Amino acid sequence: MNLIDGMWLPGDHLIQNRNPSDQSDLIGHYAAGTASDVDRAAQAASAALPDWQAKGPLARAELLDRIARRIDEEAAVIGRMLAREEGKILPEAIAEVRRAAQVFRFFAGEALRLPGEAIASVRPGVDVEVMREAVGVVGLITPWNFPAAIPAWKIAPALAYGNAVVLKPAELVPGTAHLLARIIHEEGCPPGIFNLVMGPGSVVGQAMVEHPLIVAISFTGSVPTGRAIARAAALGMKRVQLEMGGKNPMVVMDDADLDTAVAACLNGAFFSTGQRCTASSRLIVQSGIHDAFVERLTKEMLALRVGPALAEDSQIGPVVSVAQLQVNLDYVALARTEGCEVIGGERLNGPTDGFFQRPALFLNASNRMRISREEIFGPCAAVIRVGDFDEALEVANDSEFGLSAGICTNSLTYARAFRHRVRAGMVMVNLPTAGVDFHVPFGGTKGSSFGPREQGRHAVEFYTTVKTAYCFAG
Ligand SMILES: NC(=O)C1=CN([C@@H]2O[C@H](COP(=O)(O)OP(=O)(O)OC[C@H]3O[C@@H](n4cnc5c(N)ncnc54)[C@H](OP(=O)(O)O)[C@@H]3O)[C@@H](O)[C@H]2O)C=CC1
Ligand SMILES: O=C(O)CCC(=O)C(=O)O
Repeated sequence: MNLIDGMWLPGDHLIQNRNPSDQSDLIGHYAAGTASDVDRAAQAASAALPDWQAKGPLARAELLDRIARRIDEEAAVIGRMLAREEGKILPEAIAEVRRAAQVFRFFAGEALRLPGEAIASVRPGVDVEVMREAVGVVGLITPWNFPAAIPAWKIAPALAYGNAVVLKPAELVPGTAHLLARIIHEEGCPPGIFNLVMGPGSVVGQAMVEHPLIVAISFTGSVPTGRAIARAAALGMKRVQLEMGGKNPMVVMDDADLDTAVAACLNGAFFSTGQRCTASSRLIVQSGIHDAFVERLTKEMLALRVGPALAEDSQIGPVVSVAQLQVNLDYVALARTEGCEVIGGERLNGPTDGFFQRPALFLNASNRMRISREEIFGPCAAVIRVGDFDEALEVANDSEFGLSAGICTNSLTYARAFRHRVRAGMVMVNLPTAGVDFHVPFGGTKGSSFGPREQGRHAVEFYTTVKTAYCFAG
């Protein structure tokens, strides 16, 4: 059921939710809404805003705190749902749910720290104050790869700063969003302030982007959809925040600690089945360490246990859908056509009927190849050999994306130079490019992101608008 104006309502039709680890496991049927459901939600949100804003920040902080507590209490149940519908292995799924709780708790605090400034006026007897106010009704369109954390890091700041929300989760993962919505509703979010409208992006998402009462859209997903949303939002003069793809470089210098480099690349490239926009998909390796690095990484990659998300010994779950699996397999074939030596990458028959794929390394890749330029969004990484630091940096920066970038080195000189000169929104030294903290800004440069940063205190930029107040007391 969708949650609109505080009521659980059926949609236009039902969508089957199946487990990518085991297609015989039918998780449930979920409501698919229509443009009129979006309209109803937007109207309810708009009508509920004045009372919500009048309640003040403490009520909002307390609500977010209660939501955080409930998410923590129900982490095992929500994590299991997340693992079942998205395919993340259970420990990662539960960790993601706990991260969602941490995000709500962080923004409970931020609700009480809404910044403002008093500035001296140029006119005697006049006071000037710069205040921040909620934007209004915000539309949140979220992807399937982080079904708990990404909705949380959009919903929590939206509510903290006094906005009303219409959330549209990805069609592949309605179950986690439904559990989050139930908690938000049951913990006392006023009717209309939080609405869940599930259904296809082309219908529900499109209607949100076009709705005149929805004044801001925060989106995470693919580049083509992000660009289409930006165009439509510009027509409606809406505020927009887009988090899209990555082709994140991880540089391994000759002086790197081999254990650290292999661990960072294994995690960054293959954990969560590579389905992270921050995944290390280009491993840029200096010649001196190249062969030893490739040998160790290959050995450890091939030892990763791929299997059902709920199986205790699985380290890598399935690909999220048969369509994404086909995309990945097509890129594996392309890597061969482009001249790479391919290790792994084949479809695996698991113990259940799921979309399992062995992680893949594309050796002897060049940065000009399509496999090094296009986001794959699967457990595949290209290995590009370079001669020195300058070449590594040039290759790292030679991409239309700029989300996350990493370097493994023991040299302070290289680490510092990389931090300053790499063109990315997030830089990691001796750490995987994926797996970020929940309380600091998240986002990229170039084609990866558009609009203000998400997460941490910087979220205030998107979810509030500035009002300058002048006062002359006579
Ligand atoms: N940066 C990231 O974190 C992510 C990147 N991707 C990339 O995108 C590729 C495809 O994944 P996919 O799920 O199709 O990504 P999409 O960009 O299509 O989906 C992301 C969200 O946008 C919605 N959406 C789709 N079409 C529209 C539209 N016209 N207007 C408004 N909203 C819309 C989707 O709804 P619905 O699911 O109902 O279609 C979903 O909620 C992946 O292979 C990967 O490369 C995917 C997920 C996350
Ligand atoms: O790497 C992370 O922790 C977050 C990644 C992410 O947000 C994404 O893939 O969309």
